[in-house]
Amino acid sequence: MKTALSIAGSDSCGGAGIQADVKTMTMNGVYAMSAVTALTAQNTTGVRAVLETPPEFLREQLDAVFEDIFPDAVKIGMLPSAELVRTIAERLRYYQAKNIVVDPVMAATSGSALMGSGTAEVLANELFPIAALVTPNIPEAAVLSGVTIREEGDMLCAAKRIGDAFGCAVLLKGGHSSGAADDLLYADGGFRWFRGERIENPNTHGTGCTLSSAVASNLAKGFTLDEAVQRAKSYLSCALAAMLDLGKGAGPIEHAFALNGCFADKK
Ligand SMILES: Nc1ncnc2c1ncn2[C@@H]1O[C@H](COP(=O)(O)OP(=O)(O)OP(=O)(O)O)[C@@H](O)[C@H]1O
Ligand SMILES: Cc1ncc(COP(=O)(O)O)c(N)n1
Repeated sequence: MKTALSIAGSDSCGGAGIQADVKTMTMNGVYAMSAVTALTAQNTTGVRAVLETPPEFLREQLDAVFEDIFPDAVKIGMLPSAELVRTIAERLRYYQAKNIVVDPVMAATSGSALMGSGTAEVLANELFPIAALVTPNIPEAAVLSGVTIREEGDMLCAAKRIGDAFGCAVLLKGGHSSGAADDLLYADGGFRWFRGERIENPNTHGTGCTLSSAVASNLAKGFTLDEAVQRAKSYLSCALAAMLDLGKGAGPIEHAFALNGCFADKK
């Protein structure tokens, strides 16, 4: 069985972070492992508290995983501090980790900040160059590229700037645009759009985490980057279209939609 590692924060309400990643990897047919960067006390309405993992303990988690079950892909999510970024970059280089997907999480859907100030620059410099793919949303891409993003042309410009500056492929996600949910891939000097109809569902907590860990899962299984992105987008769209409705704020999506009719059938 192929394996994947999520290096991310824990989301106590289960819709984003480590919890979303483990569910997504499992549903995409790979064995999921985790290294926790922070604990969050969070629900669908907001983040109440964050407890950062000490860098030396994150390092212990990474060593424990890599020395035993070497992951076929690595997904990186919430990184609250520059010190944790440096710890991860050093360990991933040391182990020559492959198929690294970096989701540069800056804030939760609820608006709360999940990254300390100054960390974005270190993240880009240390982790983007070793990534197979970086997956910013529109506000994150604007910060990373300095481009104000209002239309498709701006997305092309921002993705190219990030990809050329850090030597990585970029998937600029269009979930925060006003029109369709179209994502743009910039890789090997070329562009490709992954078009998606906007699904009228206000419950989008964890969509970014889900997409990036689905890409990582499909890279672990040996699909090309284009195939992995297409398959991840299809999985995400189905999970969103299943219209799960939990919580008082922007709720989580239905990661296990495909299990209906199996052990998960309703009484
Ligand atoms: N309403 C929607 N209908 C269809 N696809 C969507 C919708 N909202 C987001 N997506 C898709 O979800 C994925 C994540 O995109 P988004 O831009 O929302 O990322 P994000 O901001 O990192 O996620 P999050 O909203 O969880 O923080 C993309 O593939 C995007 O196109
Ligand atoms: C631990 C953790 N990691 C990432 C996110 C971002 O996910 P979203 O933007 O979908 O809320 C989150 N809310 N919590």
